[in-house]
Amino acid sequence: MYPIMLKLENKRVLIVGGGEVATNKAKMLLGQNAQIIVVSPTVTETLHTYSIDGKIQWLERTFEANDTEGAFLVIAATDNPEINAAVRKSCSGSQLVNVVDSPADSNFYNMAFLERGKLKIAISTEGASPLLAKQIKNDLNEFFDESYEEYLKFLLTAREKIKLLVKDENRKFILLKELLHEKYRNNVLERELFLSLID
Ligand SMILES: C[C@@]1(CC(=O)O)C2=NC(=C\c3[nH]c(c(CCC(=O)O)c3CC(=O)O)Cc3[nH]c(c(CC(=O)O)c3CCC(=O)O)/C=C3\N/C(=C\2)[C@@H](CCC(=O)O)[C@]3(C)CC(=O)O)/[C@H]1CCC(=O)O
Ligand SMILES: NC(=O)c1ccc[n+]([C@@H]2O[C@H](COP(=O)([O-])OP(=O)(O)OC[C@H]3O[C@@H](n4cnc5c(N)ncnc54)[C@H](O)[C@@H]3O)[C@@H](O)[C@H]2O)c1
Repeated sequence: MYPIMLKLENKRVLIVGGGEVATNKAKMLLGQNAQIIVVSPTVTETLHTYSIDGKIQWLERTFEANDTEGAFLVIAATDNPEINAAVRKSCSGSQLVNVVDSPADSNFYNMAFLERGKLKIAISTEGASPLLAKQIKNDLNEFFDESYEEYLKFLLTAREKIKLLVKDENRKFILLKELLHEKYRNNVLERELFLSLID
């Protein structure tokens, strides 16, 4: 399987089912500025709160076959394998579909991931052990501390400046590599000095 990053902004994301698994999937999708729609006769307290806060749209009813129309990404997350299969069947071949009780019917898997601003680290075991993926995420969580968020902002600014101002390819590469030195992650003054010296 091939890992990619998806831009979900303004895309319609449909979650069918409103239980624990649907809630976990919705949590992972919040913050992507997607239009999240949950179709389910019942939802957890968390999903209910999300819907009151406008973070998701809750359609309080059972699944209907045309619900998947226009959805960029679909998650079939009911506790009923037949309904989940019906959700899968109603999708066209070009929609992204995840069936929570049937990896074989899914054309993508969700990954455990951690975020430090623009740094994303996603882990997959391709269904061999979701718990191992979770454990590795928790281990990495400690290694990649909060400092990475600001560091990545600096890296982006510095790289943009280098691309714009440094014409010599060799020097460009040396500067981009220099940015990986630990002092730039830990020390704001070093960052400012670096930026001021690019010309
Ligand atoms: C990473 C994560 C993201 C997320 O939730 O989106 C995720 N599962 C997580 C947790 C988790 N899932 C399960 C347990 C209980 C322990 C266990 O069963 O092992 C726990 C542990 C817990 O909840 O703590 C049960 C389970 N999971 C799947 C099935 C169906 C099956 O195997 O047939 C069943 C059995 C249902 C049953 O038997 O009833 C299937 C999938 N789960 C995946 C992703 C995909 C493969 C990921 C990979 O291998 O890397 C895949 C293939 C498809 C998908 O769902 O996208 C998230 C960790 C989030 C985090 O903390 O970061
Ligand atoms: N992929 C994963 O990560 C993962 C992890 C754990 C469990 N699972 C599987 O996920 C499934 C769901 O687990 P859960 O704990 O969320 O179940 P749950 O019982 O908490 O929730 C089921 C939800 O589905 C809704 N539902 C039922 N029929 C529906 C219909 N016709 N239309 C719309 N919604 C409907 C219910 O109202 C309820 O909100 C189980 O089959 C379980 O085996 C998957």
